[in-house]
Amino acid sequence: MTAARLTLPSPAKLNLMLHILGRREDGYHELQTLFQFVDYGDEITFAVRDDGVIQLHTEFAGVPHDSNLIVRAAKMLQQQSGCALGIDIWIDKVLPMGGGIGGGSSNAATTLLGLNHLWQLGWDEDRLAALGLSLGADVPVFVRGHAAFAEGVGEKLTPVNPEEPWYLVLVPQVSVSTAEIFSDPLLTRNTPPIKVRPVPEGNSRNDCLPVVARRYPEVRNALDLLGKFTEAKLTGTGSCVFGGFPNKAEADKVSALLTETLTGFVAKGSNISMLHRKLQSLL
Ligand SMILES: C[C@](O)(CO)[C@H](O)COP(=O)(O)OP(=O)(O)OC[C@H]1O[C@@H](n2ccc(N)nc2=O)[C@H](O)[C@@H]1O
Ligand SMILES: Nc1ncnc2c1ncn2[C@@H]1O[C@H](COP(=O)(O)OP(=O)(O)OP(=O)(O)O)[C@@H](O)[C@H]1O
Repeated sequence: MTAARLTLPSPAKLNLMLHILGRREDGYHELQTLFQFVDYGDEITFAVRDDGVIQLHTEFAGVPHDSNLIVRAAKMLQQQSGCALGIDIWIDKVLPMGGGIGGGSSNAATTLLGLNHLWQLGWDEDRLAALGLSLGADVPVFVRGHAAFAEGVGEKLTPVNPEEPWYLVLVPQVSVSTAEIFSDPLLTRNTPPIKVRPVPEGNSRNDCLPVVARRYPEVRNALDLLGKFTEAKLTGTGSCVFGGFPNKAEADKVSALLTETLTGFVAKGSNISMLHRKLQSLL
């Protein structure tokens, strides 16, 4: 057969707020968080092969081939669907790892949706999201592709439509371990639940921020610097720090001032992910 080939975006997410409500028996934490995408991310290219082999051709420092979420997602989908086809994969990786912007989860979701398309499996979103959840708590929101208020460990999603400002995202050169932050004894774990709709106004706190800022001076520095211009927030468990601006010009202006000493990028907030916009255009 002729090899079908497809390049798809794998965008980042931001947690516009993140409350920790409690800890479950299994050690995982009950959260309430608001996910929004940004128009910035990796690009993954897929080429179908007919021998059933799954091969990621791009090397990741510190991540063995078979542990990569892209490979794990592809193998799981192949196994569960009984598909006899394989895939060659290349990624243009721009998203930092351990930055709290969901790079690995997004890559897994792009892989699931891309292969569902190329292998012509006809799986619906519910099924792909359920498979995605077994790879990571943040995978389902990337599979759905709509900004969402998330509860549980992040899997109970209610679509929402917050404003879509331009963001400046600062990337401190440090990788934060999610497990380490969630096991810190000083973490706030008793925030009362809030109601979802329409958008959780005035609740933009991230309960992980005090713990991350105390442990990582690089993150504290980014929060302090960005905080001179706009409300500076932490996404997920960090390390990335972000702030919203009414237009690109203002975000660019602050970026020019801060990126002399810090790494960062400017991107538009988006309630429909770039991945879904691209997939729509293919139909
Ligand atoms: C905090 C968020 O960034 C919000 O978007 C995500 O929920 C984190 O998701 P993730 O990076 O996919 O995290 P996972 O790989 O699932 O979990 C890493 C570790 O963080 C802790 N963890 C994670 C999520 C959660 N709701 N409670 C937890 O206690 C657990 O110790 C877990 O072993
Ligand atoms: N395709 C992948 N891209 C990035 N990281 C991957 C990938 N596959 C496996 N990983 C592993 O997952 C870890 C977390 O990466 P990821 O980019 O998802 O972090 P994150 O942005 O902090 O995510 P989150 O917001 O979900 O906490 C990495 O340190 C790496 O070891």
